Amino acid sequence: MSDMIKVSVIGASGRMGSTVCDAVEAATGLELVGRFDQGDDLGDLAGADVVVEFSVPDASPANVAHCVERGVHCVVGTTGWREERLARLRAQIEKAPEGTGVLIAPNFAIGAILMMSFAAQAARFYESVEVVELHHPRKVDAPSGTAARTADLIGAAREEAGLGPIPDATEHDPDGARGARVHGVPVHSVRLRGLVAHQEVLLGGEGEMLTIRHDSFDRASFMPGVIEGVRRVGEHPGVTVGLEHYLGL
Ligand SMILES: NC(=O)C1=CN([C@@H]2O[C@H](COP(=O)(O)OP(=O)(O)OC[C@H]3O[C@@H](n4cnc5c(N)ncnc54)[C@H](O)[C@@H]3O)[C@@H](O)[C@H]2O)C=CC1
Ligand SMILES: O=C(O)C1=N[C@H](C(=O)O)C[C@H](O)C1
Repeated sequence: MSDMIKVSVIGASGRMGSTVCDAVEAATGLELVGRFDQGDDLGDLAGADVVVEFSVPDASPANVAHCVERGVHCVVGTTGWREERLARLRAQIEKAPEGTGVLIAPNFAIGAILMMSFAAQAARFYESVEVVELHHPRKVDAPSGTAARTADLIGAAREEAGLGPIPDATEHDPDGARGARVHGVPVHSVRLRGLVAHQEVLLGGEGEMLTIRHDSFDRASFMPGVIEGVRRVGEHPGVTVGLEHYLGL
């Protein structure tokens, strides 16, 4: 890479994409060279060194594959990257030019990253745990990528600690009031006008409850993490899931 990192944004007309374009333009050492959205020919990605991808879950894998095939590093915020998609991406990156890096980050806000880490740390000490995610009503996917990732981390920590299933006597739930189950953890999705992105992890034991909550009140909360991802992705070949791996957490 030259001194200036050339950056293109895919999903550039969206809520996150447009905020990222402004953040890249304001950042020292970064140059915004391309804005792409639905229907655009990605071509040579406007000569970018790094692409930031914030589109929709169904489009993201093809967009990222386009970057990887050309050896362009990719910082991905789009949701929907569960294990099957990650496995396909890992296979694609093996055939890509050497050194190509992809960062898949379910959440770029530092507080959300810490919330997930604290929840994983706490999980082994509590018999009960549930995740409640709350978002703006224009969000197209549920549960949120952050909630799914949190539940995966909690589920893995519970397994490692030898904890059994979460206690729950519910037998009759015709309307799905107990929420979705991700890695055995109940996850509840709220969509409410006025919200941006929020999550609570509720951990219960005999006579006590620990609540871990994070609130993004503005999309500005994601920008330092995205910019850090752009600056660091070239140092991390292969697929990395979670910005925490770049932050030494
Ligand atoms: N990792 C993180 O920290 C965050 C992740 N997100 C995720 O980012 C994604 C985008 O969120 P928003 O910006 O709120 O959505 P949005 O709906 O405002 O923007 C999505 C954009 O992608 C475009 N798009 C659709 N299909 C496309 C395609 N095939 N190629 C290129 N562009 C395409 C749309 O036209 C739109 O401009 C969602 O999956 C959301 O969950 C959102 C906020 C933070
Ligand atoms: O769509 C959003 O807004 C957000 N999406 C991500 C998710 O699904 O976890 C990150 C953040 O919660 C905002």
